[in-house]
Amino acid sequence: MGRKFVVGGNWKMNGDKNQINEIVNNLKKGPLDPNVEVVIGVPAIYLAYVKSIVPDTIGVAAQNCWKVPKGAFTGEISPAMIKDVGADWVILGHSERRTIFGEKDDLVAQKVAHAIESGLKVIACIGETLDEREAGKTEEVVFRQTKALLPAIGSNWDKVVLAYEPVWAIGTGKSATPQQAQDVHASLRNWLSTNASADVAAKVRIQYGGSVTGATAKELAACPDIDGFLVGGASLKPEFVDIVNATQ
Ligand SMILES: O=C(CO)COP(=O)(O)O
Repeated sequence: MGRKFVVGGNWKMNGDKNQINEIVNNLKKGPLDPNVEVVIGVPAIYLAYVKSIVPDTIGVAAQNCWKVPKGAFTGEISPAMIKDVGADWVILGHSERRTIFGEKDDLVAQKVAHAIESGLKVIACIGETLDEREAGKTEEVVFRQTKALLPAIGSNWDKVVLAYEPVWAIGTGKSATPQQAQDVHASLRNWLSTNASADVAAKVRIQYGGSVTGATAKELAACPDIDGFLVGGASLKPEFVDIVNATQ
């Protein structure tokens, strides 16, 4: 269907300059499949440093941002600042932001709207908790989270990648099975065809995230509606190259 595979590395609050040098050297060594878009999500304080050492073929993302360009918001960074240091992407709505920092759907939507308006591309994260899955509410939750984003994204779907990250699979070593992930991706795409447009549904890339490793990536990547990964722990390790190359 012509959706370019896109693999993001979400370093979360990990890494120092030494480790970053190692990770970037490993990415440079690759070799990385040139047909895959690669984006690394780095701690804000290292955005400029990473930009200065990483090849331009690799995108750089912030892991969060605020919803206005500037002002009295101690500790926050704006999309304008992210762009100013040369990064093009931001990860928004990650489950750790939602659960630990209490970000609700409407705040995530406001951030997405402002990031897009400021010229950033967005990886927007959605996903259910274990309780929600066990209560049979996976689709309800994923659709609700996505619905909140619709007015924020408007006609800018080409600037957005969705990341389906079931919370129970994040950092647990317990990845969704390819079938579980494929099922949610397919029903989300179907929901988008009704609630956004058939064109959006056909074109939007949906990443899977949650305990993806070099060992599990190939089977997940073979699913028709999985268009890439958002990788946490393994993005700090050499096996990230294998995950990028999972469709080869
Ligand atoms: O949260 C994630 C990526 O955003 C996934 O983390 P892990 O790959 O460590 O499970």
